[in-house]
Amino acid sequence: MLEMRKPIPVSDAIAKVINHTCQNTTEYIPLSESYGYTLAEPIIAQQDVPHFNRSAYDGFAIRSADSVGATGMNRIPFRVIDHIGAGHVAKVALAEGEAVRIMTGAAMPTHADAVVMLEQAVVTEQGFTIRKPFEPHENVSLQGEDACQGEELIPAGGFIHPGTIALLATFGYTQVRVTKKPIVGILATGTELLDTFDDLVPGKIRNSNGPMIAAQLARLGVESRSYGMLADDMDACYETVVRALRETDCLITTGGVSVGDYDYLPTIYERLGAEVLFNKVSMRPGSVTTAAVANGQLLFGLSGNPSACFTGFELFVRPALNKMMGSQKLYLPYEKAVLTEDFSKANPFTRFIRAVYRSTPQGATVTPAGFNKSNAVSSIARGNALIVLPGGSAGYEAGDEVDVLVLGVEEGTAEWLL
Ligand SMILES: Nc1nc2c(c(=O)[nH]1)N[C@H]1C(S)=C(S)[C@@H](COP(=O)(O)OP(=O)(O)OC[C@H]3O[C@@H](n4cnc5c(N)ncnc54)[C@H](O)[C@@H]3O)O[C@H]1N2
Ligand code: MOO
Ligand SMILES: [Mg+2]
Repeated sequence: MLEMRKPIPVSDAIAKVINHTCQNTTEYIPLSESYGYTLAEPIIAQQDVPHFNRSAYDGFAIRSADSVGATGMNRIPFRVIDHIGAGHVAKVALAEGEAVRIMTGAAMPTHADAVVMLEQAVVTEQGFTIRKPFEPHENVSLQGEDACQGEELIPAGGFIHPGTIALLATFGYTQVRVTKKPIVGILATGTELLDTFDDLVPGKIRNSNGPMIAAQLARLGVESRSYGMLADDMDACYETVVRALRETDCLITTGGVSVGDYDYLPTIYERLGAEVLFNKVSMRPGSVTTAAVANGQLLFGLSGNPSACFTGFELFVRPALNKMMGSQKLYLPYEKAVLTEDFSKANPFTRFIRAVYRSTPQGATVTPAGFNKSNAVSSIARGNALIVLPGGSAGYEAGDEVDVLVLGVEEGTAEWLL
């Protein structure tokens, strides 16, 4: 008898996945490999930054007291007694009326407390003259002005981006403690599936979900291992799933999760003794998206339909993997945007529409990306966002403000330059 599935709201389904996801353990990795990980411990300033007073400009280091009273009519002369660039330390201390020619980044000589920029000095035989007094610390970058030793600068859980790497390098971290990343297995099921390089034959299609999921994982900075494609064969699929679970932290399958005669994933979960967290979600596409846990490992049974597969990944797999990786930010960026065309379909379930999101100086707009059924592949390619229309709504009109989840919007505009 056909099993009747009970749909649960999207929010409940996400909560179930998150509650069954644990943060990975931590490890030390080389700084040069740490981009894209999350910090497993806070960054504490190991020293003051900068750790010595230094010149902020190319010029002359002086004692500010010696510049008191300087005017255009009463230029004060200085004698240059040394010349240093960044990386060098002056060998002599300044006495009254003395200066050191100094370059940006060089340590301030003893007793010097201000810098005359080259443009502010008139060079003479013995040195230079100035026409204005200088304040103590003028044109000097002070020890600890950027960060003080012992200060917590970035909390644990922060995403390591290029700026974080600069800070870690500043403090001499050759190794960084990060939360381990998961290795995720991908298995595409379906007797109809051909490889990318195969010629089309009647009734068969090329596997697009497998490569798409690999790229969705790559976008999250997660390593994937492909278990290829399998025909809808119960035993072969079961064996590959068992092997994949041994070799990876989490397994994503596509296809075979609905109620069809060759949809074997439900039986595979049973044979594994897995706890099925849900197998029906009140959403379109992706209503048959399934999540299960076997021996503490998550299995995501994404739909075979490409748009449903894509959406299931972004809604359920993404936050789980982000949590495993120790991130504080699990979800997609959420924005409001103005719909540019009518979307008249009623929405009994929460509807996710592949769409083109544009951020303009006048505000954000969003446009459905064309043919938008569960089995669509072209709109996934055109889209850079998902419009979220709540269940129970009758349809939307151009000009309405809608919720948008933004995906990988990298393109920019030069409009701000004009
Ligand atoms: N009687 C019912 N039929 C269906 C239901 C239902 O509730 N009752 N649900 C429909 C919905 S909604 C969806 S979504 C699909 C889900 O199907 P499965 O997840 O079981 O996936 P398959 O049956 O294997 O394939 C569905 C569709 O997707 C194509 N496909 C599969 N794998 C790939 C791949 N790797 N790359 C590209 N395309 C793929 C496949 O050829 C099918 O056309 O079930 C509905 N049916
Ligand atoms: O699960 Mo299906 O994608 O709702 O169309
Ligand atoms: Mg099916």
